Amino acid sequence: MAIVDVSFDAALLDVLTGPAPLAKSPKGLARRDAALDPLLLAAAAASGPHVTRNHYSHDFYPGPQIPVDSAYDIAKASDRKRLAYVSRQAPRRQRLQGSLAVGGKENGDLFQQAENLPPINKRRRPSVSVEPKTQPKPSAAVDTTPAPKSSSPPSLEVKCMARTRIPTPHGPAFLHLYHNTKDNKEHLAIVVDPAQLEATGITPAPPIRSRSLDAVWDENETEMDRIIRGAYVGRLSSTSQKASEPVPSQSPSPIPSDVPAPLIRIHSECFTGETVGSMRCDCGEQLDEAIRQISQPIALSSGQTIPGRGAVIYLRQEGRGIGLLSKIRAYNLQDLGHDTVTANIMLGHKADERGYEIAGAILHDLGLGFENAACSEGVRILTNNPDKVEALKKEGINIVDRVPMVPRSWQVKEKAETSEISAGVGVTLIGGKAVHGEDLDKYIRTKIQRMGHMLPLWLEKAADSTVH
Ligand SMILES: Nc1nc2c(ncn2[C@@H]2O[C@H](COP(=O)(O)OP(=O)(O)OP(=O)(O)O)[C@@H](O)[C@H]2O)c(=O)[nH]1
Repeated sequence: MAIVDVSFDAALLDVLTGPAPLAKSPKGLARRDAALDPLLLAAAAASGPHVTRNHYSHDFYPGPQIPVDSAYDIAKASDRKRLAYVSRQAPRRQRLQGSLAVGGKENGDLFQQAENLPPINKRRRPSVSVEPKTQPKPSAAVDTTPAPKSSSPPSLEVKCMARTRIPTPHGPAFLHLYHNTKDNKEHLAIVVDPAQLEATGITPAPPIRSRSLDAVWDENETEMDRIIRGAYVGRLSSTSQKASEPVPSQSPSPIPSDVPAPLIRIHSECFTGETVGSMRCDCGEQLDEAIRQISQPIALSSGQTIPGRGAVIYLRQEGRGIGLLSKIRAYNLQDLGHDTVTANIMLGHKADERGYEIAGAILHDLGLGFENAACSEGVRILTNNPDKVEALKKEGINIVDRVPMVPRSWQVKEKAETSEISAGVGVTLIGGKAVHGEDLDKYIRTKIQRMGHMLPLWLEKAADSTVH
């Protein structure tokens, strides 16, 4: 006799008869952003455990909780624990990488087969409310079995997959694209080291190079393969095509004492500030300003001037790690009168959810900030954020100095050159000028007053000259 799992059926019924998503498209069709598609569920349930050629490992598992910020949750329909349809397979991209890599060498060493289930580390987020909420009790029919835990994550490794020259308004840079074993995001490093473009060494400082990019990935790799992925030296052209050699990990070259430590910035992605040119925050300006400052030529005490050198590590941690969707909602809460910290908390997030392990690993790969790496220098870091400095120290980065990021509008105000402040098109974007606005001032003020950013508050400084 077949054994019927009543709790499973009840949960499935709940899902199938749950409220429809709130929002409708202009054509009147229901949005398809609910995490469960009733048709898919019904079909899958009818056919029993899934065994198909391409999806042999898919089945129902108690998956991660559907995020509270889905349309489904906004309806406040239910407290019950729902089942999510979760694949036990690694993403297709990773499976393809595994089978395409020659002898598994290209990616196999760094990218083990992913744990099949996404980590169950999301706590249930409260709905937006200023009032404290009581925790809902699970109903009797709810499946409270914890989702299978993935085994402990592999130690973090990064690999630079490709590098290319990017001309910027501040001078040339090299864009490095990284993969890593911690998340599925493509983090970036914008390395400023124009001396590398010259055929002959014009600087006593060692070049900033990625160890994983310059490494030999496969003995069958041709020189052209290496060049195309960016493992070349000098400036690439139709007549200059020289593949790089692997960077020796030992015997760092001595660096003259008058060469300052490279300037770095750890920058978090901000679609609104960097792409749309939003004046709600200073992110676009900060990215531009960082590349500008790092690119400034350096005058040595010997009288020699060398090109600027350093890097911006660009982390895909949109909205201080809460993601663009939540950040957009946070902006609406800010329009309702809350500041950026309170808005995050009202949405069930922390003020800042970022991590810096990947940044540490990328800096290590570039030989920046590690005593025993080939380039055994410390780094100077461009930031006002004390948490960022501490987090990087914990990752083993040798920070020898902190350089503050003073908003351009404040620098200009200080010089009383208000005519330089502009609210024109594109001012917050790369190559832009100083920009000023009410939202922007409020944002920067909150970072200083509520997040401890190490910057004298310009507006107070004007009123009270004793503030430093
Ligand atoms: N949650 C949230 N994130 C925001 C908001 N405005 C900008 N961000 C994000 O904040 C991140 C940048 O962090 P900031 O706090 O501005 O600065 P920081 O990087 O911590 O500090 P600095 O190194 O001094 O610039 C980017 O990921 C932005 O997308 C906001 O109102 N709410």
